[in-house]
Amino acid sequence: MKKKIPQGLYAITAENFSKKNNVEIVKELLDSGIRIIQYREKKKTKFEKLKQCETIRQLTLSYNCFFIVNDDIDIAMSVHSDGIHLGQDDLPLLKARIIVGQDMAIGISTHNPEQANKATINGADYIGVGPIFQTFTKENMIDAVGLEYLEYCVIHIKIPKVAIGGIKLSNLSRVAKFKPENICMVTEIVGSKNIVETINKAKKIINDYY
Ligand SMILES: Cc1ncc(COP(=O)(O)OP(=O)(O)O)c(N)n1
Ligand SMILES: Cc1nc(C(=O)O)sc1CCOP(=O)(O)O
Ligand SMILES: [Mg+2]
Repeated sequence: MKKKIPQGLYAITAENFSKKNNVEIVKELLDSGIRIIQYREKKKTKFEKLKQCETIRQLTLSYNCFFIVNDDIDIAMSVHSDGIHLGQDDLPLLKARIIVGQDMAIGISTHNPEQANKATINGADYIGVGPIFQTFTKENMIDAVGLEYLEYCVIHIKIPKVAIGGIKLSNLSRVAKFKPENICMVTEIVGSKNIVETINKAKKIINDYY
């Protein structure tokens, strides 16, 4: 059966922007009460990613945390993750659904209304909405889409929305105001000296709006 996607802060691994490895980062995220984590890793071999995902899958299960793998459907299936996240240049949603079946959640990155509506019609379980602000975390990223696109999605798109891209503690309330189901901060969390403290600060800001 498909698991319900938890709302709230959505964390993504990014070893390159941290002094810790992905498994250490995930342990801290779990201890901070994060309920949804995506494994995103662009620099490792398939085997290295698989090994980290196997460990992270066990950890997330023991904390009842929703675990999503970015890009690699084969790794997602192998570790029985709860979800797979795909972008506009990854395997198309309808093809991915044939492979992963109905129980695994599929998240789709979107950057404009047309993509958001298409993902919804094709059965995505959630959409990424971004980049809200400028970000340098992802290479060759498109320009920021702004809060206007988030507002469009909140009004018109009925499936869960993950606001992402350039979101920091300093601009978090501007995003939370629109109440998307999830808000993702990558480098602000994994690059911080004290992950627990940063997450607690973020929760305090978000709690005012939900
Ligand atoms: C929640 C969320 N939204 C968007 C993305 C970006 O996915 P994609 O466009 O496939 O880019 P990469 O992450 O693969 O570089 C995401 N990962 N998560
Ligand atoms: C991986 C990714 N995808 C995005 C999108 O808009 O699709 S923005 C992004 C990186 C977000 O990192 P940070 O919080 O450090 O800006
Ligand atoms: Mg991708």
